[in-house]
Amino acid sequence: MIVAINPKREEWEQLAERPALEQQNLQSTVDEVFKSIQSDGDKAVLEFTKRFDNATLINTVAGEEELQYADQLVGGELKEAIELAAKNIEAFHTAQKPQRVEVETAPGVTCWQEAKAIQKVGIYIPGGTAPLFSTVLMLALPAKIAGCKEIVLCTPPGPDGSINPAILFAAKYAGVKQIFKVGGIQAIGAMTFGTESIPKVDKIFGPGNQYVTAAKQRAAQLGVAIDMPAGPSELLVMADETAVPEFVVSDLLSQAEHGVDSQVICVVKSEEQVEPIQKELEIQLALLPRKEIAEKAIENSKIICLPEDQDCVDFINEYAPEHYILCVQNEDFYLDQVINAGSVFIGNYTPESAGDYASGTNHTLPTNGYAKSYSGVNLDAFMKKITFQKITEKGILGIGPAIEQMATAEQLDAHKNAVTKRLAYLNSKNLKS
Ligand SMILES: NC(=O)c1ccc[n+]([C@@H]2O[C@H](COP(=O)([O-])OP(=O)(O)OC[C@H]3O[C@@H](n4cnc5c(N)ncnc54)[C@H](O)[C@@H]3O)[C@@H](O)[C@H]2O)c1
Ligand SMILES: N[C@H](CO)Cc1c[nH]c[nH+]1
Ligand SMILES: [Zn+2]
Repeated sequence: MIVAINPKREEWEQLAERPALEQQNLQSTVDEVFKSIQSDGDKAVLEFTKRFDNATLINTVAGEEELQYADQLVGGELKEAIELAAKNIEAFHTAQKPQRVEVETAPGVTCWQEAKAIQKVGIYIPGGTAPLFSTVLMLALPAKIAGCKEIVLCTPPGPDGSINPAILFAAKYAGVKQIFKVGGIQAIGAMTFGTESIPKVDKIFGPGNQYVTAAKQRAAQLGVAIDMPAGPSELLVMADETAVPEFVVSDLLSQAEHGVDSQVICVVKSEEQVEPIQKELEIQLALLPRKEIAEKAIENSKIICLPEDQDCVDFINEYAPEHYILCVQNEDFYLDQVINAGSVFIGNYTPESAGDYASGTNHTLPTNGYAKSYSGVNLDAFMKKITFQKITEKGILGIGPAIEQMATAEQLDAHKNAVTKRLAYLNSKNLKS
């Protein structure tokens, strides 16, 4: 890990940089895949599945037989764990159901707002280096609670053409009916344009590597909504002397093991904290099965020592971490000033992986600094809000003259006429009676 002791503010921007793939290659690959899928549909999807996932498929549909087989392969304890996690995720997301808002803004003018589910949603479940079946729960359960009619799930197949059974089990548990063995850019392209077998959707959700994230951003340019750029996982731990180095390091490694392009940052208050963390890192890293991946991610990672609390807070808001673990004595000082973060975990006993799996919050979160402007996935993301209004005779007599004035000032006579004609009709009717 790079160590920066009391860096100057001018150095912060560089310290907050994330590792990135070379953009030109990334964009040209997205271009190529999208173009082919738009013109050749399933045929192109199968070709790219061969090229990028090394899987030769006849079609991408995961059928009922595979779902049943998966059910037998998943052990009882894992099923129970999935059910526990699902209950907590359901509880937290159900509580987010929006209320209808209704206001009589002026006498006879009633306005209200109702939330309606987005009808067709696509959920991307990462599966390149680890089968993230927890993501199925994080996306399909809120989609169901919101009332989305169609849920299309895409996830990459292994070289033998199969999907991890836990992904299939979680999908069945969450009530997903359309499951496709397609990953990466080709999955996002297929849900953007639609193919003979994979439906086009209104909005695409889900995290993924830099290929998936770049493809989602292209989909957004083509008119399909996306949840947010949720790319390589990252974590910032703010630790003072009260934080247990063993726990801190276990959290850092939990996100470092996601991918070589993940990044973890540890902000400490004193130089004395650095060595115990480095030592503990060596010990824990050596024991990890995904050591090679985590080691690469650790090369992109940093320990930053900032003795002043206000500097720590300002740096963290500048970095805008996807996950932010706060383990300090003066926790309220830090909490009051959280502005940019995807999800915050507080205290020695709140590991980040609780949010990844089972506490109930959503783990699909903005990365790469996008926490400055995007929320993580929540129930709202699966809905859109429609406004309604009903104006009575009294209502239009009341606000009509203001509308006429404003329309005249904007030089839009047809707008004015739509009011003037009604006011004239009502005034003559009222004169007669
Ligand atoms: N931000 C979040 O909320 C969040 C949540 C979970 C996971 N993640 C991140 O998701 C990512 C999962 O990545 P993953 O790779 O394991 O799975 P993935 O499913 O995102 O990507 C795998 C796909 O990438 C494509 N691909 C790989 N190399 C390619 C290349 N050279 N050219 C074109 N396409 C290529 C393949 O089609 C493959 O199917 C990790 O980076 C993890 O950190 C983020
Ligand atoms: N930490 C990931 C979000 O960045 C989510 C995840 C799924 N499984 C394990 N972790
Ligand atoms: Zn994780």
